[in-house]
Amino acid sequence: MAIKVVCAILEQHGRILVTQRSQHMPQPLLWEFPGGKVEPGETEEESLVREIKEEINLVVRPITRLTPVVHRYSDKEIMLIPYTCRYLSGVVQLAEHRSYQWAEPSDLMKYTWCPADVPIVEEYLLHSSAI
Ligand SMILES: Nc1nc2c([nH]c(=O)n2[C@H]2C[C@H](O)[C@@H](COP(=O)(O)OP(=O)(O)OP(=O)(O)O)O2)c(=O)[nH]1
Repeated sequence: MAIKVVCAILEQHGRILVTQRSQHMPQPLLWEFPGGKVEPGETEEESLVREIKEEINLVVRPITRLTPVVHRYSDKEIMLIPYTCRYLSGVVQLAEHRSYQWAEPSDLMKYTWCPADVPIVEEYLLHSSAI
């Protein structure tokens, strides 16, 4: 069964937070939206709030659930569940990632994404340009 992973599309002042996985993580050096696995007993929103606090030290509020993507990597299958999120408080401090950037929407397609993220970036761009 697919492992559920939630990720945050965090918007602030028209930019989106993107994080680069470290050399020592699965999918090394690829870009992703911060997040992580949903633990037993947690709602998706609870895991997302917890992961974002643990990984980048921000407090966020999940707003809209976009379309989940099921992707098979060589060793596992994940269901990546994206939420747009609003920034509430905190200053970015990376616990695990190699780097981060606040990206312009028009630059999002330039990153080397984890493969599971590509349809999510595409949907997000469609959704945001429709506003
Ligand atoms: N957080 C996050 N993970 C993603 C994204 N896209 C994507 O393919 N992934 C993958 C990478 C990991 O294999 C898995 C997320 O699990 P995780 O971030 O907790 O990874 P982990 O270091 O605990 O991995 P593991 O060795 O325990 O499997 O999902 C994304 O946008 N955000």
